[in-house]
Amino acid sequence: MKIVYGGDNITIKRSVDSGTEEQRNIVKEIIENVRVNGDSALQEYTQKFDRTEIKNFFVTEQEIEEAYSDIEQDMVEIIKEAAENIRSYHKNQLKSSWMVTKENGSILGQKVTPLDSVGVYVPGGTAAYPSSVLMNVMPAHVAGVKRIVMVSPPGENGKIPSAVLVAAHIAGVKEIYKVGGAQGVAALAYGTKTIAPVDKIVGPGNIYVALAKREVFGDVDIDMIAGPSEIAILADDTAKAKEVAADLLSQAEHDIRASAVLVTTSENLAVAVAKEVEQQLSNLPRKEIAQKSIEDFGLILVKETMEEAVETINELAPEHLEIITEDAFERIGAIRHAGAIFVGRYSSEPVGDYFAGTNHVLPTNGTARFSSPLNVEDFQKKSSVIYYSKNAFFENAEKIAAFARLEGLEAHARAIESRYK
Ligand SMILES: NC(=O)c1ccc[n+]([C@@H]2O[C@H](COP(=O)([O-])OP(=O)(O)OC[C@H]3O[C@@H](n4cnc5c(N)ncnc54)[C@H](O)[C@@H]3O)[C@@H](O)[C@H]2O)c1
Ligand SMILES: N[C@H](CO)Cc1c[nH]c[nH+]1
Ligand SMILES: [Zn+2]
Repeated sequence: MKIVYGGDNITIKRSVDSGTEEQRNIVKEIIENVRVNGDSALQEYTQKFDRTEIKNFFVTEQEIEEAYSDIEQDMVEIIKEAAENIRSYHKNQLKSSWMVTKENGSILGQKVTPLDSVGVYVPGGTAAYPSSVLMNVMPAHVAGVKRIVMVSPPGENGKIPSAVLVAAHIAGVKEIYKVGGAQGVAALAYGTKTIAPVDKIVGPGNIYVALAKREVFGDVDIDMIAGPSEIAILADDTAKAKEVAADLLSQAEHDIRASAVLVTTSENLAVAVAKEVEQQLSNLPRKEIAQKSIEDFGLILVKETMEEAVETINELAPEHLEIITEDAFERIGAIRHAGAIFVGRYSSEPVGDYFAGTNHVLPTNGTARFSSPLNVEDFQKKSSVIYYSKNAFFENAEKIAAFARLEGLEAHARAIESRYK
């Protein structure tokens, strides 16, 4: 792993998820074909990309039962416990409607309404992500969304992986379809004979999924375009090299474009972590992916002071930040940009990926500068409520009419004046 000393204004090589022109064209063609030909287009693409023939996309109860028989009971219990942790954490985010009565009798408020329907994309091309099912579905439930639809690509055996189906059942999803990629996103956005359209599409996926979400945005809402995973670790010489290296690799194994960065004030730690990463890489099952990610997007930055190190973290605005320093809690205040902040030695990143209850769908590619983890508010919308009493109206009518005329909008002014002129 490359060690850089000082490294002022270092920028991490990241590619923006806008795909190639060819990929963008393919996605546009897929969406158009699904809009025109519905289910038969879904069948065509599932045959082509997932190499399986699907006659009925809907996942039946019998398929769910079969999935349970594939999964150890202990694992079912672990998934249930994780789901409960996620529910319990997200309940704290629930916003309710409010109204305020002013002295002049006007009442102003905000009505919070859950979205009617949400589509959850669960990736399935190269790995199964039951944890992502929970992370996307549980906040939607907490928000009160009535119709939650899940889509995920089938494997060559024509099935969605059992662990994903079990997680979906535990999370209470009633509508699951065996379709993925851009065609799955198009079906959710525009509907087919089998799949009724939804209002919002959430969930991570590969470049085809990301481009399709970008393409349908506006006709439906989307959560975000999640890029490859990122981890940054802020550490001093109290951190253990073996643990820091293991945590860096935990995200590197996701994707060849995942990034893993250590920012430290300790030269000894930097050298030891570089060695550890090499050693630990040698026997990782997903070695090829992790190695490429470390080679292209891995970095160890040695800084003179902790303040400089913190500033570098803020420039990176990482998806995940671990703080492993003597005074970890005291450092939180200076962190302005990070999707999730893991504090102290025992808050290893996978604690959040699977179990703590916080959401693992987080802003990537520096977007933590302006956006937040997936949360309950992503599944709610707000309407303003305005009641003007007679008193309030007459107190302000002339001011409102004058403001309207300032904008040259005579009809607005007259609407107000029609009450008294
Ligand atoms: N940020 C998060 O929280 C999070 C969580 C889990 C996974 N992920 C990421 O999601 C991604 C999942 O990607 P994946 O590929 O494994 O699964 P995926 O389900 O996103 O994509 C598979 C689908 O892509 C489509 N596809 C494949 N090749 C195509 C081509 N040449 N043309 C058109 N369509 C094509 C197919 O329809 C296929 O079903 C990974 O990058 C992973 O790191 C992110
Ligand atoms: N770390 C990923 C988000 O960047 C989420 C995930 C799913 N499974 C394991 N990890
Ligand atoms: Zn992860």
